[in-house]
Amino acid sequence: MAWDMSVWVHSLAQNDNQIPTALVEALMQAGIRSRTLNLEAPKGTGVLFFKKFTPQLCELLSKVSHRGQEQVLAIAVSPIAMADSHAWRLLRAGAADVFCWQHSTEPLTQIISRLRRWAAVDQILESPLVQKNLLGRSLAWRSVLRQVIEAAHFTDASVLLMGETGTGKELIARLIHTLNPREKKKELVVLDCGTIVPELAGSEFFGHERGAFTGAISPRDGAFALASEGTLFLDEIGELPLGLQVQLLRVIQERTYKRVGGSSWQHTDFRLVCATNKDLAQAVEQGKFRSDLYYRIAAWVCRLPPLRERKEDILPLTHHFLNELRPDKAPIELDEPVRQHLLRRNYPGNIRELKQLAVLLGSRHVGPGPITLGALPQDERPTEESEQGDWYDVHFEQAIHHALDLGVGLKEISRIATETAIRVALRDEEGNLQRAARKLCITDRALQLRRANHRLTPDSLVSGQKISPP
Ligand SMILES: Nc1ncnc2c1ncn2[C@@H]1O[C@H](COP(=O)(O)OP(=O)(O)OP(=O)(O)O)[C@@H](O)[C@H]1O
Repeated sequence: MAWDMSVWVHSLAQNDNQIPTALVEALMQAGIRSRTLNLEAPKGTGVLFFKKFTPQLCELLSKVSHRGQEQVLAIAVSPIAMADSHAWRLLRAGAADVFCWQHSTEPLTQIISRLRRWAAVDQILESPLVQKNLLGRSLAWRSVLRQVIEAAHFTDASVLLMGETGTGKELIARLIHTLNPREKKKELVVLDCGTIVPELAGSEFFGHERGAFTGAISPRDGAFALASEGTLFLDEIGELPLGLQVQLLRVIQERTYKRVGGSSWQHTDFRLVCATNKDLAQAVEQGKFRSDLYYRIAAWVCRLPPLRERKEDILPLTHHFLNELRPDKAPIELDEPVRQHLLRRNYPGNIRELKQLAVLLGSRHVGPGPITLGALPQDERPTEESEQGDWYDVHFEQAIHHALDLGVGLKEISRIATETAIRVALRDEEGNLQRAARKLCITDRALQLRRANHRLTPDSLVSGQKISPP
């Protein structure tokens, strides 16, 4: 593979360098460069050897893997087997994989195969196909792209894309089709389950024979036939009525179907990609979505992050959309207040909404110089009251609602909001107290005191916190 691969190797077992040295040699023989880990600014894929599980190991893993967004292999070199619970904690802290050196028959080959697969995925990730169409350098986005690439290119499994509206599910479905290595691949067929007219659903999926119903003047292929040897993308799968879910399940299992009005079995063979902005697992619990179908379509589940979880992509995406409008002209810049506004505002419609706003800004902007606040439409401009709270969004309100329903009082809500803000700031600043304090607009000392009181660490999970009613 013409891919310059480099990984860091770090060992916490300082007095015992035999195994890391053996790995470095094996990597060299495999054509993989190794380097030492830069603890101040860790970056890229790596292998971390450790002797014993400790909470500090979790903190280190969280840091060097950027909370699981860089690929880090954690390998125990102790003769004592690692407890399952510890292995799970290491995975939760960000390890991409965990195993014991002693328990593996061929540890070096095992490590090198993993690193090779990860490098092959990263090679596709950095290719123009991905970089030109699916913009975003944030770790959250890159991590989801890696999952998608692995599922698309190295398996033929059905993929379920979950994500809010406008997060790029259709774009990803197209990428999965393009990356599918099937030979003689045919079309990508898109069917929006949310807009299918119930009376025509059978024909849309299965096709029909001539005279099958009034208006069926000639035979017609349905989605299953058109997608054969290609990809079937079922958008808004959560909207599929229960009756159609049964029929779809049959086709997915048997790969055969009959046209409406037909009597012979037709064979089909497609790769299935489904998308939804609903919580399908919850729909299964509520009996609104068949569990057998869910497990068939969700062999790989990829959750696309909303824009609020990848804020660092907002400005690059805006520039991309602005410049897409005028490819032959000099790039348009954004004035600082406009940049700040774009970073602070909410995007319930995610990237689609950002794209529309960028197009509007581009079309309202005249003359040379950067885009200034005047280009923002009237309803974008914050009022005096809203200015303080323009970070506020519907999820925050829902969480408060939930707490109040549970009988949690204002004091407890305020305490948790404060602790959450501190944890998030510490996590975002990778445990750097000064930077986190600056972000929180408090002194370093005040942050130290609060941290000591609440024993807060950057990787104690914010979302895992339970609110206890009084
Ligand atoms: N990473 C990205 N880079 C560039 N453009 C993007 C990216 N993600 C999404 N877009 C653009 O945002 C818009 C919405 O994307 P898409 O239709 O794929 O979202 P979706 O999740 O399928 O939305 P919905 O659930 O509403 O159907 C499209 O114009 C798409 O080109």
